[in-house]
Amino acid sequence: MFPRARSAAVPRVLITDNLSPAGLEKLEAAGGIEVVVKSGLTPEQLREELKSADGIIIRSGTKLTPAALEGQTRLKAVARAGVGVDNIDLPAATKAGVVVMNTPSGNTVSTAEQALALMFALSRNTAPAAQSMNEGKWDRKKYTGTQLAGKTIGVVGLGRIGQAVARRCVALEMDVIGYDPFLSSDRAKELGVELVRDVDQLVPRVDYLTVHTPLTDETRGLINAERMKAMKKGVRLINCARGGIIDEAALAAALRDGTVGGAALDVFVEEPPPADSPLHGCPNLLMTPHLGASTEEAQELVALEAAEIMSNFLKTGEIRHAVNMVPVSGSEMAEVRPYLDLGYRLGVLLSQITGSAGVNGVKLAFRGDAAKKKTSLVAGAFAAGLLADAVEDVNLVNAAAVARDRGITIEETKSESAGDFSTSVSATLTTDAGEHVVAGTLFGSGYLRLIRLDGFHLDAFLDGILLIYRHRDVPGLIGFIGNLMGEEGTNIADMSLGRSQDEPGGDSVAVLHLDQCPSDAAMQQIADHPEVTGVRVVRLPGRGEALPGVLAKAD
Ligand SMILES: NC(=O)C1=CN([C@@H]2O[C@H](COP(=O)(O)OP(=O)(O)OC[C@H]3O[C@@H](n4cnc5c(N)ncnc54)[C@H](O)[C@@H]3O)[C@@H](O)[C@H]2O)C=CC1
Ligand SMILES: O=C(O)CCC(=O)C(=O)O
Repeated sequence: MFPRARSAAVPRVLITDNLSPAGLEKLEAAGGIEVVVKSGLTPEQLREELKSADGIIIRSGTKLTPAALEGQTRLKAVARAGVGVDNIDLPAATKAGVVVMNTPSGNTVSTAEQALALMFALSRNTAPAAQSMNEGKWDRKKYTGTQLAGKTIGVVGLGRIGQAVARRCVALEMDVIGYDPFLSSDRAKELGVELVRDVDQLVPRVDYLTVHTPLTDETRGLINAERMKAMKKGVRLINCARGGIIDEAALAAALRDGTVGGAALDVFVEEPPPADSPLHGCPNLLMTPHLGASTEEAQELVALEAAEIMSNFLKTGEIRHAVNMVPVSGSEMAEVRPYLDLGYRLGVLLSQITGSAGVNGVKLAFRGDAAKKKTSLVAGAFAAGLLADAVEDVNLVNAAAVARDRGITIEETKSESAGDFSTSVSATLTTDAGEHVVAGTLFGSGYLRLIRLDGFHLDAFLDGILLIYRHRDVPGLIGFIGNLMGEEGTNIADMSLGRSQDEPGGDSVAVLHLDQCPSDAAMQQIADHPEVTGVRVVRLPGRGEALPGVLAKAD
């Protein structure tokens, strides 16, 4: 019933890139985690290693492709020691139910400094001058440079690194023009940056242009041949973000014909650039092998943070800096966990009472304390429960996406005012055959109860084996069922009844909590009883059984 088997007692974390020793020490110090370091794996070896890993920590050297991630049932989390997650196929990770987290700020300053170092080197011809001296020359005239103060730089992408670059350029007495669709004009003013509304407004005005955006469909080829032609002749370009934001072929041509006076690239479409890359042998081109984050300080910071987010995830369920699901702190996770359990069980219950009728959508209503929690997580848990029997390996990370792919809509409403209970979650499922409603509550810190089943209010357990039958509320039926269960040795642990009108003779429902599953013959006898209008057995996780999959609490 549970969608993902719980892993062995000691979680295993695989490290496949060069991680600062500080990160490894932190993981070891966390205790209770097996750390396995393996580098230089082939794609096939990586796939194999992932089969026995609960988590993986990577830098940019490891490619987590759909082929690597597909069908991984033990893997729960990826921690990227760095910012860019373009080496991870996020849809494939989500589909595989794997949460992906990064360490967004540890390498900001180092990468900004690398962009500045390259800008200085370009303007003073540092690399070719050093090379010529190595060749025994003393060529002062040839390497005359240009001063930065008073020049105009365009910064495309003003997130963490772009802003760090902009601030430093202002300090260098440069005029800074920026473009970022998500930067407020107030923030730009604070930074001393003139904000423009699109890249084309910036391009003709700048002496230097540096890009600091992620690589997306929108930013791929953002600085292309046409935009290079629109720039001042001799402009200098810098890319310390991702290869391809500045079109490599167009740049090679523009460097050769002098449209672009110099360029510095730390990142490439293919790393390392292949032998036939148009970049090889280009004049005035300074290339570094993706060194932006390669400082002792940055590597220590990102390794420490990656180790911390991985060990916290494995030990407390904290989800920090997740890029494919909502983040949740360890304390929030502790608070929301009983609700995840409740949501999951309501989902399982609904899927089993609706049978195979086509599901269209669900409305989740959170009331009282439940409305104050991260309800999107509870919605994910509900979807995981709803789909658990139908979809292999569905969990909190992928359930909402799996539901969406199947055209199942999940709507949420919240009301912090309590109804009859101080906290409740109700789910109304619409199927081709009609509508079903279930609701649950929490007593104390995690005692789950079913309080509504369609039109009936009751108070039943939400675990183990439930025998649910609809009937007319007439005398003798409880005795009949009790005898039947007794005859075949099935123990009734608890029983709850609900009536649609609070008077005898009407429609009723009974939920019996059983210690064993009734036989087919007994089920048939109940179904054949003239006062019974429907009967079903539902199997829920046992009481106190931890939530499955990615958020299972470590022992
Ligand atoms: N060379 C290296 O070693 C390193 C490279 N990086 C790269 O630098 C990039 C930026 O990193 P952060 O500043 O930390 O990320 P960030 O997420 O803080 O900033 C990215 C900014 O780009 C903006 N943006 C997105 N699309 C845009 C578009 N079409 N036009 C203009 N702006 C756009 C966003 O609004 C955001 O403000 C990362 O995506 C990563 O790939 C990061 C660290 C090290
Ligand atoms: O050194 C690395 O791991 C690459 C850093 C990087 O590109 C990033 O954090 O996005």
